Amino acid sequence: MAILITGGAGYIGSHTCVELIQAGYDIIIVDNLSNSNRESVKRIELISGKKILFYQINLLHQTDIEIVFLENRIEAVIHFAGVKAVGNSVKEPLQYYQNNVTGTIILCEVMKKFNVNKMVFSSSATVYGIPEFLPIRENCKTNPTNPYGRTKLMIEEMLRDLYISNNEWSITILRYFNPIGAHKSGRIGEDANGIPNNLMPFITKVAAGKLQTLQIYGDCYPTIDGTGVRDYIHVVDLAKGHLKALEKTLSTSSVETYNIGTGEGNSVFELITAFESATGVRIPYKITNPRPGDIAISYADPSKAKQELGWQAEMGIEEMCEDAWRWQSNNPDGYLSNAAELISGKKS
Ligand SMILES: NC(=O)c1ccc[n+]([C@@H]2O[C@H](COP(=O)([O-])OP(=O)(O)OC[C@H]3O[C@@H](n4cnc5c(N)ncnc54)[C@H](O)[C@@H]3O)[C@@H](O)[C@H]2O)c1
Ligand SMILES: O=c1ccn([C@@H]2O[C@H](COP(=O)(O)OP(=O)(O)O[C@H]3O[C@H](CO)[C@@H](O)[C@H](O)[C@H]3O)[C@@H](O)[C@H]2O)c(=O)[nH]1
Repeated sequence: MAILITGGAGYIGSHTCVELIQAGYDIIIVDNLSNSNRESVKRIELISGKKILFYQINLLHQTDIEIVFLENRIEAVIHFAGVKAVGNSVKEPLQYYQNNVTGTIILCEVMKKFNVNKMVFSSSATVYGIPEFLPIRENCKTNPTNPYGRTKLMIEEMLRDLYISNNEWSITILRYFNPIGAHKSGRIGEDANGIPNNLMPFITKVAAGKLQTLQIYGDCYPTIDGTGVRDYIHVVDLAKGHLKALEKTLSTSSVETYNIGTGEGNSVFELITAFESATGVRIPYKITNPRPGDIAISYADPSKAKQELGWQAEMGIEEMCEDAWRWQSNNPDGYLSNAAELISGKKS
């Protein structure tokens, strides 16, 4: 029996695949490579020493998804596939609803048809919008402020309804805070297309000299130093959270929601300082206007995941910075960098 990973070629999916293989699971990846590269699957194989069954398929194509279920014995699905750029979701809402919501409906239809009823779903802290209280607990009011966040909330509600309709489903919804960092090998990491929207990939590109100056979006928030505060979590800690969530999903029938964060908030300045001290590279920056739609502070109360999943984050922001920088330095052009050399083992 295998675990199907949708979006497994992407940033969080690829790190989770490595952890799953190392824990002894057989995995199958489905990804349409709309925001990833086939090379990332080769790198997962390189790190884990295992050949991976990979299908380049769009979740929106139901008959193609059915073939995957026909050809394999699937025990559970970890569902990462989706589009995720907040700003773009405001410009192209239909693409977001179509890809994320319709894609998930199709996936669930196929799972139902093949009697597979166990799923771990990638949700986001963005479902909370402006937090009702801090640290954010799972019972905090949800009020997403952009179409991307609304797609995540709609999917969460759909999954809860699915469980109500048939209690044999087992669904674990993980609300990620801000994943950064990369695998220690420096072989997989976040491969942002073009100019990154998110803070850490922007910092690493500035450090690498590919972008000149980091723009800090506002320094007048009611925070420790005026810049935005987020709960940054190492992507490998996040990946390990999926292992724990999967164990629970396989052994129970329920629908549960968990925050996956460290419980610590760090400002933009604190992240820059941590990066500079971990890497010795200086990050030139300038303060600009706040980014529309940004909130001042977001950090998790992750105690429910600790109590019920037996999971907690272990790595701090300096380690996250070190690992993000190793990935960027080894792969200046992401997955397009020196692929052949890395695969032949000439470089690590
Ligand atoms: N990175 C974050 O900050 C963050 C935070 C909270 C939640 N999430 C969620 O976690 C999941 C994974 O995020 P990520 O950062 O790894 O993103 P990513 O873009 O790196 O990975 C998503 C993968 O899904 C694939 N995909 C998209 N639409 C598809 C479709 N219709 N059919 C098949 N494959 C498709 C993409 O090609 C990509 O490889 C997403 O659902 C995202 O919304 C991410
Ligand atoms: O170039 C930049 C980019 C970001 N920031 C600031 O850095 C912080 C973090 O921003 P970012 O990395 O873009 O993360 P978020 O805006 O918190 O959003 C991310 O984290 C959410 C919660 O997990 C996800 O839902 C979103 O998809 C994901 O983009 C915020 O205060 C931003 O204002 C800057 O100052 N300059």
